[in-house]
Amino acid sequence: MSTYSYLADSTYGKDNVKFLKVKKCKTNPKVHEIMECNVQVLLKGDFDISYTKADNAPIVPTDTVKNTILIHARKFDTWPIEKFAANLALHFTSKYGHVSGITVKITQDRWVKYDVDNKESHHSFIHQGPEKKICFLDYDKKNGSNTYSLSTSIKDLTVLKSTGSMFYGYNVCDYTTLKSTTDRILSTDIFASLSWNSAKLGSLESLNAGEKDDVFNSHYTAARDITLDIFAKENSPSVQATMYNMATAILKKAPEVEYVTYELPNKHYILFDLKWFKGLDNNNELFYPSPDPNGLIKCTVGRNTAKL
Ligand SMILES: O=c1[nH]c(=O)c2[nH]c(=O)[nH]c2[nH]1
Repeated sequence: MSTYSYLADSTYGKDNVKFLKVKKCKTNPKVHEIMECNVQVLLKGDFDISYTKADNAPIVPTDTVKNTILIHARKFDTWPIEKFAANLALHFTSKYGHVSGITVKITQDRWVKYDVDNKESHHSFIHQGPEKKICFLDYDKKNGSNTYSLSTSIKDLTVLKSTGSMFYGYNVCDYTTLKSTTDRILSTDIFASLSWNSAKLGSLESLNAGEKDDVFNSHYTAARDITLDIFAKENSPSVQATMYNMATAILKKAPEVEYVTYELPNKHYILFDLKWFKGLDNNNELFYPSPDPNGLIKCTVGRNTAKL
């Protein structure tokens, strides 16, 4: 016992619990879907004595947490990952009385079927690089299962446009060297996050029952499509203005989404100046990839409920 310190906060669980799940079509078991995931489950609750008194009695071992994730991945439908997060949250908070809350983070790889002989393959997939789908659920039992914090994110979707991006009219001072431009390269690793409104979605039990599967699937696809569409079509005045337009379009499309957050690095490509070589011009054609230092631009956009 220490009179000098107290436990201000704690949580524990298992991280990097990985699985690949194969879903076989009921009518043709050779037709598959796959899901590769990395799961983190951290428990909150009455565990203080394990830290302060070396009493392990309340500890549900992290090994048990791992076993549970895998058993539930085998027993229950894991598509979409938001439903599986709800399933795990309800299990841990109901099975163990002293577990007062939980955070569940599920990171899903992007495996996409490809065409063979002009037809979509039944069971062969291409891994789509570093892009991930991530869902994060934070639930405290005392708030009731209608109240939780849930987000779904797109991470590391790397894009580049070779024209259709500008940057001018910014603050100029004695520290400024940047040249304004009406035609530059724009490239970023997209992080876009949808914060769901739990009051509109419904209880964790209804999520676990699959009642919102279509909402999760369709809004995720819409957010990804809108992001890529606006990135391609807009003559971007700045990263700031473009990300705000993307977020606004997603909020219009997805009533259950309360906030849209973007975090976009501005990965610079700098035009080589080759005039030193016999006056050789460079018509926006040869660039130096300069990934660092990079700009980093973040915003969260909310829904304006005021009557227009
Ligand atoms: O879209 C941009 N936003 C900025 O804030 C910025 N700053 C900068 O140097 N280049 C850019 N581009």
